[in-house]
Amino acid sequence: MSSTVSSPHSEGDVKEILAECGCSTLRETEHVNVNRFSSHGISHLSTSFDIDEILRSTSQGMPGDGDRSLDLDASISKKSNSTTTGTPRNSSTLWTEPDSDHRPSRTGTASWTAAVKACSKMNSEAEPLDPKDELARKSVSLECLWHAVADPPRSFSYGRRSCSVELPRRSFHRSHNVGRGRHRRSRSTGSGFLSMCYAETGELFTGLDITHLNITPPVKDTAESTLQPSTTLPVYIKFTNLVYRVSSRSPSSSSWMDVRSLGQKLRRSSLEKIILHGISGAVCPGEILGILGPSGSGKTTLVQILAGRIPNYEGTITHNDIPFTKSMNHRMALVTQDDFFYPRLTVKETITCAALLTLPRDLSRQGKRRRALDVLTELGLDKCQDKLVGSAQVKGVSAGERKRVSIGCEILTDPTLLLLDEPTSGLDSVTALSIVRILRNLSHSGKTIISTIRQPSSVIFHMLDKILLLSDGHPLFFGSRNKAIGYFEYIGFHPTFASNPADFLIDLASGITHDLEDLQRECSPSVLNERKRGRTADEHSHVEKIVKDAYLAHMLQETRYKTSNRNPNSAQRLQISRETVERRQWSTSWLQQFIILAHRALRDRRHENFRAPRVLEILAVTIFASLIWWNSSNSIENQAGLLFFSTIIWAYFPLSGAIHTFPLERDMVRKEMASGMYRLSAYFFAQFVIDMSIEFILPTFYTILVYWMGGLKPSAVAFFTTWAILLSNVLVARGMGLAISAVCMNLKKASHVVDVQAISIVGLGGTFSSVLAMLAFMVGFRLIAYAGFRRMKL
Ligand SMILES: Nc1ncnc2c1ncn2[C@@H]1O[C@H](COP(=O)(O)OP(=O)(O)OP(=O)(O)O)[C@@H](O)[C@H]1O
Repeated sequence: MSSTVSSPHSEGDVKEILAECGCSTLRETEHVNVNRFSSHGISHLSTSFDIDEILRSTSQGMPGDGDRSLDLDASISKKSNSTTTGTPRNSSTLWTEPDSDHRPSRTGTASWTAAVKACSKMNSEAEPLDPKDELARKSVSLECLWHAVADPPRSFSYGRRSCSVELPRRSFHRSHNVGRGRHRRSRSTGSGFLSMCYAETGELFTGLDITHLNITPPVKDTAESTLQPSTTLPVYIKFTNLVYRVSSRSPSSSSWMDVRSLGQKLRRSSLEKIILHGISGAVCPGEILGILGPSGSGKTTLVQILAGRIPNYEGTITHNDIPFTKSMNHRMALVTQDDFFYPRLTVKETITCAALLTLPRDLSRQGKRRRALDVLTELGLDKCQDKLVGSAQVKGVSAGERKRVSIGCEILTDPTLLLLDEPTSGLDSVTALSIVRILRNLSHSGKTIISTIRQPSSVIFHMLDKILLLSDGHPLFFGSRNKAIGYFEYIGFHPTFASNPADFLIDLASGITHDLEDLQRECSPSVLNERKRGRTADEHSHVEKIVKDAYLAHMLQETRYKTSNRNPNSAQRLQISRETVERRQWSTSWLQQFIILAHRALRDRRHENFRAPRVLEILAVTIFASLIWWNSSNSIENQAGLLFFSTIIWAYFPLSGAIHTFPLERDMVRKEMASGMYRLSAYFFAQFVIDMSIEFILPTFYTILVYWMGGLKPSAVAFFTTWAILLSNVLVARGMGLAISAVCMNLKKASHVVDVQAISIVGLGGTFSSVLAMLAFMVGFRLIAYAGFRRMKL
């Protein structure tokens, strides 16, 4: 049966439609085995489609006579014949997916799958699936379509939207998550055209001629929407030719013994180091890209660049073919390698706090809390929600659970692009698998996921859709996971025994081949001689060179083709990129941030300040001071000694506490601010207010006991004056501690400075000028601390 669909007139039309659909680039060039599903049964077309040819024939077949229909089957057959009988373009330079018999093929061209047919305009006049649902139909971005074609329709939901695909003579019902942990049903109905089908038996048909893919907004119900629709737009990310250079300063090579070069000794030369050498790739919604490579290959750097955390790179990154925009920041999230949390907050408190800070301001507090609970459930954290998050020092949840908390904090806003830096590092294989399963589920809901994975097990490897293999900052392979081994076999590296494919790839990236014989024809005689004595560094570098050269020879052109798009000029790119990094939108007002942060700090500090050892320590000092200066009312010297002792003690405790706590919080603050959770000023002010409240309790207790037991002047005015002075002293000392630690930002350095013990410069004369001096110190030190924080690189 021949299928006829509405078709564009020309290449320009196609591009326009694609642009309307949110994807202006014909990006996929993969070969697919197309199962044609017709009334006569299933026929099989194993072929490649060349998008340029299709576009050409499309425009030639539509000479502007008003006939907007195109017999796609005929077109496909034509392409099929031409592929099998003719000589493909660029056949010698491009590597394509192995044929159906899994042998590497050189006969393919850059090809485009049936998804191109989907670029024929979405039929927005189609009958609603179920009028009772009153579902507003919308045209869909090609991302969704492509996802649908490339990946069987395990789920078509984006946030709280549900999607449905029209299917011919078949329907499937599949429940899927539509956010907030609830399930709806996606319905599909028959139509005249072949689309796709995922039979419940697991039978998979990747079809042609997608005619409709409808995204429906959530049915309005009493439950409030937790997310803005815009945050759930699918993201197709492309990165092209990314180069990242750093200038490292190294000592001049001039000799220290050379007196004439004394001036040069101090001069340092600036060297440039290239961390990434032209990395390209693309990831569609619903896909997981695994970035693999040995340690130091540039995985983290690449993820940081893609997450917009490193601005000074060369190359292009686009989202849905548009360079970064400010709004894109809200659609992506980065889960960093290390987890930074307040260790004494519970899992639930941590995620709730993140929800309150990151979810949009038009969502009620209750709605945000509910979203936090949904995420807890989604990630299977509900069982441990009341356990402390913990750290190396504080016992808390397991490492796998903590990693899930990290992921949970980032997916609260339902970002459609999720980047993760080694989410499975340090986890056992079962826990690592559970994390990747979570990612898999997230990708099924339409998210685009990019993750570095250091040592994936073979199960995890097979859960990845695409692979980007790096070696020393160079790309070695980019493409579908199931093509990777075939590609390396094609260039001459075969795994000679059954091994984890990821190990094979990472070994290759490290220059270690599993098959020495394959190298023999490539190696120089000297290397072969060396090999007789064992593996050599030369051999490793030789393997690396072969695979790097092979990428340039066989993959670069195809990767470029996949990622080519209409890029804006570089100046515009740079401007947009800067805007992305520098301008932020806050989900909550300054006051809300302040309240949430103060609340969080209070919860954490109450544990810190009132933990048993600290309370016992202060109790001991209090008793000690009371006994030594017991009833010292008769001696001025004793009274002065008591006051001096109290001042020193209540300078030391807060100062040392601040010095040790701030550097530990630094990384957490840096990460949260980079995610745009709050302003530094809100954080700082919250800390100040909590200091004012929580830091007063123990000194007050001390003053009450020591003042009266020491027999100091028995008047209320004198008592309250002493108390006020002591509290000011606490604030000044804590401010000084914050300033020192914020400026030094290093626990060791900060502790070294405290040995100087400059606290005694603060005079407590009791005069007005002294009070002013105290206030000046109090504010001044905190300003220094604030400035110290501000200079942090986010
Ligand atoms: N700002 C920088 N200045 C100098 N060198 C850098 C900088 N950033 C990264 N590098 C270097 O670039 C290389 C790649 O670092 P990166 O952290 O991206 O590797 P990786 O593959 O993530 O390693 P790992 O798996 O061990 O985390 C390393 O050699 C690192 O030292």
